[in-house]
Amino acid sequence: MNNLNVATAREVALNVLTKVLQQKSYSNIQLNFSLNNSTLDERDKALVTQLVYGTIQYKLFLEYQIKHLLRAKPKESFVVPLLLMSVYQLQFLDKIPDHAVLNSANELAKKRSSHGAYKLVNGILRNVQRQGPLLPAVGQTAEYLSIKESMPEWLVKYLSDKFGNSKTARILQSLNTVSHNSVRVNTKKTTVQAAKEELHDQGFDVTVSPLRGENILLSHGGVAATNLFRDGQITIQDEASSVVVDALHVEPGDIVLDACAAPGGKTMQIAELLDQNVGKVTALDLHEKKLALIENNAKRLELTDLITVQAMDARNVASEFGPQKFDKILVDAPCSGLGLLRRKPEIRYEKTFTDIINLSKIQLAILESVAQSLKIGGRIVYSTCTITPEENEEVVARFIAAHPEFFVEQIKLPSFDSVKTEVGTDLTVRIFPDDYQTDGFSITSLRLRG
Ligand SMILES: C[S@@+](CC[C@H](N)C(=O)[O-])C[C@H]1O[C@@H](n2cnc3c(N)ncnc32)[C@H](O)[C@@H]1O
Repeated sequence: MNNLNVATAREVALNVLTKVLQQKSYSNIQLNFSLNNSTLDERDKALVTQLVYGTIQYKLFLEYQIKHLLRAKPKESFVVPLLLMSVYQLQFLDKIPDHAVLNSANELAKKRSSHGAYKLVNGILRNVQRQGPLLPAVGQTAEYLSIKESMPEWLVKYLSDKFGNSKTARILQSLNTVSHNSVRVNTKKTTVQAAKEELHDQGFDVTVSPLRGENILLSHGGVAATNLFRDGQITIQDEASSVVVDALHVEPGDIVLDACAAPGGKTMQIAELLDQNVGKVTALDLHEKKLALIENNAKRLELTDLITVQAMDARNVASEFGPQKFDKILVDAPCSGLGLLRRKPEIRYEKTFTDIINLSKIQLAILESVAQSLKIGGRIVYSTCTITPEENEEVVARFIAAHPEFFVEQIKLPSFDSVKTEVGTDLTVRIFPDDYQTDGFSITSLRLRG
């Protein structure tokens, strides 16, 4: 990496961060757009990604390091993002020497500012360098954890209330680690052993997931360039997400509804289990523009014959499809997404407790509607990528109270005999993000009495 490239990488990162932090753009969209329109090499693109996600992830901690040093809000919009990005490098990236961070921050400030902002930037960064990392007093648990893990204080208090202080500390710390590179093996096309060997030959360190034996964890990314991926022998999918479809127990001849399907990871897993001649999965999503994601996945995996894609509000399933249409239904519901914070770091600053309550109403309405189109004896798997009881056990409890014709079924999977997932008395399986360093998920299986 030469100096010119590093400066350019930091400039791209600063542009993305300014848009995300000041204009509330989505980090993944801004980042993809900027990287696709840049001439940076792969290493510099990786640096940009790390700077953008790291700075957003630790925003509250980083702000805490500089807030007493900033007497007034800087006039120019790039100054705070530049400071946060630079403090992130000083305090989290050991491989970048402090003088390189300061020099590039000064250069960027000079290039951007006609008002001498670089003096302010330089002064603050030198202070941060001298003072070392700052944290609130340990005794004040919620504030301390909030700053240390950069999570809003309401969320720390909420989780501590539900799961206790030490579990909350482990959950939050885990959500700040890097996501697994997990692939699900399509056992119709290959075996776990063969996929492991081939991936190893292609330079990946491989381990079988302790949560799900048909997922392989890889030492690094880039698997989309392998022929295994192109041939559909493996699919990039988190292990906890793959377990959701296991709970549906799809049979080859099933007629399945995937009610909230985009981008289609679970639709593909369902379709891989179906028989070409008899089985079928209908994949719905509220947002028409997301359907192309499902269609593209289906094309790559040669599953288009098995999948029908349709834009629809899942709350209208009963009126659109009528009664007794599906053997199995997956409701992988829109949710607060707290289990996905590693992949979408800014969600933590946007979600509120009111969102959780509002989402729970939509989730229940979706369940109410799809339930009317399930065949007698059929199964609904209700899942969310969050761990809040309001969006899981409480939705299920309200649904069951209104529908005694359904019962909650114990989820029995080969992998669950040996794993430590939390199964409440209400039979919702909760996979915490710190249990296996996977995405956090909650899964409930609902059965219509025969
Ligand atoms: C958790 S994501 C689904 C992820 C997907 N099952 C997968 O594995 O790739 C939830 C999806 O529900 C969609 N959605 C939100 N509200 C909906 C509704 N009322 N009806 C149908 N889909 C909805 C969102 O657009 C989003 O794509």
